[in-house]
Order: sequence, then C-alpha cells, then structure tokens
Amino acid sequence: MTSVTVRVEGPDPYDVVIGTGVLGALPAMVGDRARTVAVVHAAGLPEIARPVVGVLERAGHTVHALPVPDGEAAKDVAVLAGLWSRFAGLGMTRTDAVVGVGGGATTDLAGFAAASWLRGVPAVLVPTTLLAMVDAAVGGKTGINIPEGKNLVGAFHPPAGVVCDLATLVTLERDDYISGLAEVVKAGLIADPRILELVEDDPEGAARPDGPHTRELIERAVRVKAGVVGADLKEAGLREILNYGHTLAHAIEKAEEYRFRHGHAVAIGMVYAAELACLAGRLPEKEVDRHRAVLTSVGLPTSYGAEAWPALRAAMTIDKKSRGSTLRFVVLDGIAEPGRLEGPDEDLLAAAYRKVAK
Ligand SMILES: NC(=O)c1ccc[n+]([C@@H]2O[C@H](COP(=O)([O-])OP(=O)(O)OC[C@H]3O[C@@H](n4cnc5c(N)ncnc54)[C@H](O)[C@@H]3O)[C@@H](O)[C@H]2O)c1
Ligand SMILES: O=C(O)C(=O)C[C@@H](O)[C@H](O)[C@H](O)COP(=O)(O)O
Ligand SMILES: [Zn+2]
Repeated sequence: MTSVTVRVEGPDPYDVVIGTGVLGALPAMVGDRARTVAVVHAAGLPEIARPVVGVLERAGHTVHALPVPDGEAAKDVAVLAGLWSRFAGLGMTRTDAVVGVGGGATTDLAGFAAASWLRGVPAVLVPTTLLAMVDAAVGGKTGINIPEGKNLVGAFHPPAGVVCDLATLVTLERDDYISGLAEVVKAGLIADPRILELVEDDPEGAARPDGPHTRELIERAVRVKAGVVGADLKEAGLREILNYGHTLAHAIEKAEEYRFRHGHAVAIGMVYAAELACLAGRLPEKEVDRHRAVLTSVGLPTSYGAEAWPALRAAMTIDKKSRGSTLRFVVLDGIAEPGRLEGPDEDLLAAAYRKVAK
C-alpha cells in the first residue's frame, strides 16, 4: 500500500506520513545529529515499540526503550518526573531526541517530556491509536493532567515528524477505536462534511480499522488538523475550532478522574455545544439531530448523568478558552461553519445540559 504525506506548515514545518509499514520514515525525522534516542512507549505495547527501536538502531542511534503506564495514567507529573530522571541518566543533550510510541496519552506525555527537557529537544511521534493519528500527535499540543483539571500543564512543542502506521490499529480495543472516531467526526463537523457523509453512509465500516474508508477518513481528519495548526500553532484564534465539544468533555473527564475515554467525552460535549448553539438561535435543530445520529451510529455516547451538572459547570470554569470569568464555547452556525459563543447566561448553559442529561 502506498503512503501519503501531509505537510504541516508553521514556524518549523514537518511531515505526517500515513500508510502501512511506514516506519522507514523515522530515521530521517529523528535526524543524524541525535546520538541517543529515548523511545517513550506505552508499557503494554512492547511489540509495537520493538520495531521502532530496531529501525532506529539500524540507523546508528543508541536507543533506549522507556515504558510508561498505559493510557491516561501516563499524563501524570510523577511519570513525567521519572522520564526527566531517565533522560538525565542517559546524558541526553539538546541534539538527542525523544520518540513517543502509543496512543494520545503517551504522545502528549512524550511530547511534553521533550518540550521540557533542557527547555526543548526534538520529538518524533508514532501514534498507534486512531485518535492519536488524527489528532493528538499532530499539532504540538503536549501536556499532562492534574487533579484540578485536564491538560492544565503543558507546552506547544511541534514534533519533528509523525509516522502513522495503520497496521498498528488492528490490535486496538473496539472502544478505543470508536473513541478516536469522535475526533474524526469533529473534523467533519467543523471543517469537512465529506467525513460526515462517509460515516453516515457506512457507520459499521467506519467503526472498524479495516473498513473501506478508514484510510480516507484518517487522511481527511489529519488534513483538517494540519490546515488549522499550520495557520495558528498557538491557538491565537482559529485553532480553537479543534476544541469543539471539549469544554464539557474535559469537565466530564475530570469528574470521572480521567477513567472515561476522551473521545466518548468529546462526543457528549459536541452534542452539548450543538444544543447550546440551537438554544441560542444559531444552529437549526436538524443539525443537532445530525450530531446525535452520526455519533450514535458508530457507538458513541451522547448523554451524561443529570446529577453531574453542578460539578461539570464548576469544572468548565478553567477551560483554556475562558477569558477571565467569561466562558467561551466553540459552536457551529452550520456544518463546517464554526463560531464562538461568549459568556452564555447560566440559564442557557443549564438548559442545554438538560437536553443531554439522562
Ligand atoms: N495533543 C492533542 O492535540 C490531543 C488531541 C486529542 C486528544 N489528546 C489526548 O489524547 C488522549 C487520548 O488518546 P487515545 O484515545 O489514543 O487514548 P490512550 O492513549 O489512552 O490509549 C488508549 C489505550 O489503547 C492502548 N493502545 C494504544 N495503541 C494501541 C494499539 N495499537 N493496540 C492496542 N492497544 C493500544 C493504550 O496503551 C491505552 O491503554 C487524551 O489524553 C487526550 O487528552 C490530545
Ligand atoms: O489541537 C487542538 O488544539 C485541540 O484542541 C485538539 C483536541 O482534540 C485535544 O483534545 C486537545 O488536547 C485539547 O486541548 P486543550 O487545550 O483544551 O487542553
Ligand atoms: Zn480532543
């Protein structure tokens, strides 16, 4: 199968290579200057990390595999501090490199470890979940969680390259694959309606890594992300659209102590944002119905407990899009027409939540 390369523009442009058996692209991204390469990988994925280590060793690097906890548990300050100690022990200098292998949690952690070590060393990312391929590994947002909130500590640190080997997706748990579809659908809702049509025409196929349109869905979502972050790396404005659904989603993740899949939370959050826009007279009801239908069709949730509202409302206050005490939401005025809703009143916020509450 041939590969496709998506270029991400910005201060330091880089490539996202998508295909099967594409690890050969890694050495050029890591570069000749790196003597030591730290391969930070999810502990449960040694068989995926092994070929990464192998390809880099054959390219002449001294490679160290550094396992970290699987999933969201990796995005923790103690895990990050452990990596700093390992980097110190390996004598890593600014010409050395970090390679992150795993889902979005692992690439967020590895990226932040690279951003913070010596104030910044190169990071190359090898995402192994759908969500990490289409979203987390692209764009340079890195970070960890703290008990007070999701991704509250981090840095913008674009990778030197991203390699998406589609072969890795076959071992993903079904719910983890479906979680990634939420970010794919998000890309469709904010920018590329063809994504929505592909999912709506064959939701069962969209929910499998061997589906007929998997590659096109991934490529389209990566192109949406690349286009946005290439124009606005540091989220001065445009990039906020990638946060569609995330204001409520991050509050749900915090309430669930980060044991709730990110994509599942984003699915609920996007329906909430759609309900908000509808109640504010900006989005027709039929488009809210379309949100629910497309997300439900692939097995994503669209509702959450009614009793959770006070805690969720409190958690939304420190969303990164807030300015002072003013909450700001990404909303849609139509499909692929993102806008902002600033300082909605409390009755509107609560009324929209009642529409997603179960
Ligand atoms: N930086 C960004 O721009 C950005 C964008 C979107 C999401 N994120 C973050 O990404 C995280 C979610 O990422 P995720 O959905 O990939 O979840 P994840 O990283 O938690 O991975 C889910 C599970 O799948 C396992 N796994 C990974 N690859 C596998 C494979 N090929 N086969 C079998 N198992 C595999 C992981 O070890 C983990 O247990 C969240 O922390 C979210 O905040 C970041
Ligand atoms: O890349 C972005 O920008 C996004 O907002 C993408 C989101 O899917 C992602 O979950 C991101 O990590 C959320 O960022 P945050 O700034 O709200 O923590
Ligand atoms: Zn997200």
